Amino acid sequence: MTLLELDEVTVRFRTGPPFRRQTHDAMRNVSLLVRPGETLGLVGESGSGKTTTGMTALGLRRPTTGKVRFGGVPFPKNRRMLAGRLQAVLQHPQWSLNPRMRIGQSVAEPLDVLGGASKAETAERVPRLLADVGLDPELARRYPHELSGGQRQRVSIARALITRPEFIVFDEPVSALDVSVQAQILNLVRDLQAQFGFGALFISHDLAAVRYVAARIAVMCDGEVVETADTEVFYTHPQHEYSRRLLEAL
Ligand SMILES: Nc1ncnc2c1ncn2[C@@H]1O[C@H](COP(=O)(O)OP(=O)(O)OP(=O)(O)O)[C@@H](O)[C@H]1O
Repeated sequence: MTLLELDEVTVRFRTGPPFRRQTHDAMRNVSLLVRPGETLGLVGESGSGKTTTGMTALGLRRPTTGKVRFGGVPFPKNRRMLAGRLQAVLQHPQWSLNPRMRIGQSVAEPLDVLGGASKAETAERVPRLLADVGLDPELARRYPHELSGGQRQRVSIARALITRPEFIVFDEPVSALDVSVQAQILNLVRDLQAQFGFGALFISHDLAAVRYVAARIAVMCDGEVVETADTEVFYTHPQHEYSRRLLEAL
């Protein structure tokens, strides 16, 4: 059973001025799969294509060639049909939090956009979710700038969880945080996954972070996946020369 599958996906960008048009493959024949409830780690150096892969997995970028399937079926043309079932947590929480919205409103917003939940249901879900991500529900009345970086990232995780998604892309979710806070957020992601059962693609250049949260790891180099392995096998017996170099740098 697969939750999210990339099948031989290539994403080609055109760059440069019209008279000297060049193309660049941010992803080349990338095949990956994430099972329900599982975390796949995606590692690689800057520019290797990780973010493009995350966007493609969310249906925010269309493959130039290849297929993306969610729950075994190709992405629908109208992405709204999947609204709420896929979510993202990004490097900088401020990218997903509106500075003029109170925390409670920000957490509730994806549910409001989706429709279907009553006011009472939302009012009940928001404080419960804030508690689930380790925050005092009282913070619902505050604004993002009144919170620490780690608290803000917890809020973006609550916001991603409110629609009970089956799949979440975490794109460098701890890279902008203090080292002491990073471990707390990684722990939180693990606990929440056990509680909520979402599948995840966890993108990071930090191999120690990925090792902590991912059951399997895919290594990207220059737009291609050069190795996919179970986490422990990867860290003890990396197969590809590039993987060995990444691990040595760690
Ligand atoms: N919209 C775009 N137009 C043109 N080129 C792009 C675009 N987005 C990404 N690229 C190029 O595709 C390649 C992969 O970029 P991507 O952001 O996916 O890598 P990454 O591994 O996530 O890097 P980083 O960790 O620095 O974010 C890079 O060479 C980048 O310059």
